[in-house]
Amino acid sequence: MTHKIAVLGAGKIGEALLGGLLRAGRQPATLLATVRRPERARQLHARLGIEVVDTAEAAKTADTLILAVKPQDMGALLDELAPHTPADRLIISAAAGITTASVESRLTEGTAVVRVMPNTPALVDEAMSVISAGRHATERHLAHAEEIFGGVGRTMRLPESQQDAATALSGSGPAYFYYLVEAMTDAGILLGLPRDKAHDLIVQAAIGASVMLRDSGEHPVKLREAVTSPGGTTISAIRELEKHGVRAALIAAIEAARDRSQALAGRA
Ligand SMILES: NC(=O)C1=CN([C@@H]2O[C@H](COP(=O)(O)OP(=O)(O)OC[C@H]3O[C@@H](n4cnc5c(N)ncnc54)[C@H](OP(=O)(O)O)[C@@H]3O)[C@@H](O)[C@H]2O)C=CC1
Ligand SMILES: O=C(O)[C@@H]1CCC=N1
Repeated sequence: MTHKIAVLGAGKIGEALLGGLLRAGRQPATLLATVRRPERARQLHARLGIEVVDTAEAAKTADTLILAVKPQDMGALLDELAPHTPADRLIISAAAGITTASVESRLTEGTAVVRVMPNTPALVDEAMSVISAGRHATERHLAHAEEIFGGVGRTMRLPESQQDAATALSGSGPAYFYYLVEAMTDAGILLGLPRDKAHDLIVQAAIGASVMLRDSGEHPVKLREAVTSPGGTTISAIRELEKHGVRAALIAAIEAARDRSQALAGRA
């Protein structure tokens, strides 16, 4: 029988993952979703053509259960799930901050739990999903999680002790780039460019810089030096970034995201 995957709490990240699994060639009949609101169930079914069921049905039918509710909703979901979940299910939690130990403690002893932190570029198959094993997860479980999340981008294994840091860098990471693009587009407007042109210029600069970062094998400092002509325009901008503490602000911001990941799970 084909392996079935259920996404429990198919909101933004859950839908991104389901869409990627379908693009990767999975049949809709091998996927299930659960949601809270009937209107969201209808929307998901219309968009993806997959069956939307209740928690008990998902636990009974699917071999792999991906928990994609907010950390604040995880306790209630595990309460619903626990009585219906056989011990042979693979549980994958994608919630920020929630530890495998806390999920394990709510399910039958011995249940395999894997923690994964994806990001929204899953929508365009450019996600990074950071994967950590719980106490009972074996190599086979990790490989299965890699196969699922590998369908929407890259995967990286890290010890669970580094998941909160990975969440701050990679789970939230796309938002920082969108924020920078917004701010730089505003700068273009200040300089008199139409918004759409400013947006295009910055987005293409971001794409070009990203591809060079990924493919050139050069350190970012080297790449920046190549843009920064002596006595030129770039160094004037860099001086302002340094003056305004942008590097320190980014470090503090990402540290705050790490702390929030821990706090969401009651660990701070
Ligand atoms: N967004 C992102 O970039 C990323 C998010 N994550 C993690 O993914 C999780 C979800 O985030 P996100 O997708 O942004 O949030 P959303 O609010 O978009 O999705 C959560 C979904 O869970 C549903 N839900 C809540 N409780 C239940 C339940 N008991 N049974 C079934 N469905 C339920 C909600 O329903 P309703 O809409 O009716 O409230 C909602 O559709 C979080 O834990 C987050 O940390 C991880 C990586 C990246
Ligand atoms: O903001 C959040 O809490 C989630 C987790 C990582 C990205 N979004």
